[in-house]
Amino acid sequence: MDLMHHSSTFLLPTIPLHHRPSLTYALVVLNQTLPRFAPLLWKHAQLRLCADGGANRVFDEMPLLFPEEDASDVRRRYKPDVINGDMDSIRKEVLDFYRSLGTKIIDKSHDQDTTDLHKCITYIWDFAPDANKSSLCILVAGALGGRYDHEMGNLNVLYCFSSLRIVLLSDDSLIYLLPRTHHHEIHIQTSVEGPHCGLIPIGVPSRSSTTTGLQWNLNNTEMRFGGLISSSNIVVGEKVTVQSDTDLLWTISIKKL
Ligand SMILES: Nc1ncnc2c1ncn2[C@@H]1O[C@H](COP(=O)(O)OP(=O)(O)OP(=O)(O)O)[C@@H](O)[C@H]1O
Ligand SMILES: Cc1ncc(C[n+]2csc(CCO)c2C)c(N)n1
Repeated sequence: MDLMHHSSTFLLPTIPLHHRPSLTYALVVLNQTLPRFAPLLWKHAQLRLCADGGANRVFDEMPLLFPEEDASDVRRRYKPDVINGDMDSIRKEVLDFYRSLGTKIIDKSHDQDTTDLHKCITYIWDFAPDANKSSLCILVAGALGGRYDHEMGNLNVLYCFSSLRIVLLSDDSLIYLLPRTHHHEIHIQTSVEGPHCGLIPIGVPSRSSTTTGLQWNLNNTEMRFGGLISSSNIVVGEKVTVQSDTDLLWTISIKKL
């Protein structure tokens, strides 16, 4: 089985030149308080989208992260490439402002069956050239905490696009899917993440999961809701390996400054 490498280098000020794998990032901003490292994610991303009301957050909160600068200068610097969603949360002044700067506006108000995040991921998937899809990584800011139905909808997107690298982020933690189709090697960026972590068998039980690099490793162990799930685990080194018969969610804490 092929090995998949993971590393949260997008949380570092500069991405090491020869790190593996070398990825192209897209950023999706959701309608929740911007994480304090939003400007860093913005810098690393080649494509920046706002999901509907996420545009209000960029408009209102980016200037607060640069209190010494003029708000309209900050807003012009952090101009989304695309705003996509059902447009029931974005304020008119925000829509007009970004439209006048040339942001592409995609009104999907006819679709009330998929979330605004789902619409954004579909857009990125459809527009990424096939050759780039395997090196694409979508960072989602503001995906955790807040309303629980939204949070579950955000997790569901990981399963809807399980062949795509998608990282859900909040100020406190990040989550991504480890597909069962691969063995996984997770390189821990100890300056910015850890040590608290979890491996969660959402969806279906795992009959057998095996890990290295954790304080409480799994050894051909069964995990399921109603039985054991690996919450409150701790990474002990700079490398964690995971193999499982089912898709698992990997989550790790993000360090405060
Ligand atoms: N409280 C929250 N917690 C987690 N994610 C959120 C939250 N609020 C919004 N989001 C995410 O941001 C996206 C855009 O939010 P927005 O408020 O525009 O959605 P919405 O479709 O108007 O939501 P709803 O009508 O259900 O309140 C959502 O699709 C969701 O992914
Ligand atoms: C079974 C079912 N439950 C909820 C919704 C509602 N819904 C899901 S996504 C979405 C768009 C939010 O921007 C809305 C309104 C539905 N359509 N079908």
